[in-house]
Amino acid sequence: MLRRGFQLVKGLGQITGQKFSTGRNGITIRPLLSTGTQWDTGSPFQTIRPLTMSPWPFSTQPRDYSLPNASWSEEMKRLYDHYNALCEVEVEGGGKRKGPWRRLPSYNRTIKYATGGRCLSKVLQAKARLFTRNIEEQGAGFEYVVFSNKQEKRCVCVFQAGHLLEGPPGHVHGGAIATIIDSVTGTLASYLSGPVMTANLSINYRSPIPLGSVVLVHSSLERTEGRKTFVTCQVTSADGSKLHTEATGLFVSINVGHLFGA
Ligand SMILES: CCCCCCCC(=O)SCCNC(=O)CCNC(=O)[C@H](O)C(C)(C)COP(=O)(O)OP(=O)(O)OC[C@H]1O[C@@H](n2cnc3c(N)ncnc32)[C@H](O)[C@@H]1OP(=O)(O)O
Repeated sequence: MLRRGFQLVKGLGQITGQKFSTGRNGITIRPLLSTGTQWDTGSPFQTIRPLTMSPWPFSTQPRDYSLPNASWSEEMKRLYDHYNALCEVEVEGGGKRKGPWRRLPSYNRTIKYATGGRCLSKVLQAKARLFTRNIEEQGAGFEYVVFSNKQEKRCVCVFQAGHLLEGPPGHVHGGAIATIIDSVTGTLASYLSGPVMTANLSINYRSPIPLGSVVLVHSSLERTEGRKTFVTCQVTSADGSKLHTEATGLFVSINVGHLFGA
């Protein structure tokens, strides 16, 4: 088993294509692409599928956290419905086709790990959870959903900040704002460029965000240069009238083996 675990890591380090492969035993892991994960190693705009794994001991379909829940305010639901409606457009003569926008699913792990296999679990840390998805109480932390527009190379996140994200009294902590910005810009960068890591994030806080309010986090591709993907970001009030935060991000493409010391 130990050997298998290391074989998997070696396989991860050698990724150049669409999936992780462990080689001999034929097990494959597809990295998830979502607002809680994002590493799809294929072309930027290919179809995003949930993790597929086979056979045992890998676990099954994970929960998608970007779907509405009881904690979402009316504003949050309204904005969700607005962007969700743009994911499909009516066609002449009835029926619908895919629109310019798509909702990105979001899970609580970057890679859904093996439930069996002590060594593999050690490598991928069984208890690890995505920072933005690790508060179980609905509405207490980061409630968000990201929609991407492939033609325009941008995305928008509808973000409702819960009471556990307090910084200044009644307002959102700057680190929580940085976190959602990193997540949204990172999601866009990886959507466009495959596996990346944040190399630089530069943030200007313009006006405080009230706790419990719903804001929009817009992110657009600025340019790419070799392995570098530059993105911009603005956090605005839901109606767009108030600018809360501005940021720029630099993401550098990596071989996933980078994370495993390969
Ligand atoms: C939903 C979830 C979404 C979450 C998204 C969250 C993403 C994250 O938070 S990632 C975690 C935070 N980031 C990290 O821990 C990254 C730590 N840093 C690293 O691992 C490495 O420095 C890494 C990968 C960024 C770059 O290292 P490496 O692959 O060796 O590239 P390196 O050769 O140094 O640089 C490549 C290019 O980027 C440039 N570059 C690298 N870092 C910077 C920087 N900080 N500022 C400006 N330029 C930089 C280099 O100058 C070089 O440019 P050029 O190609 O023109 O010469």
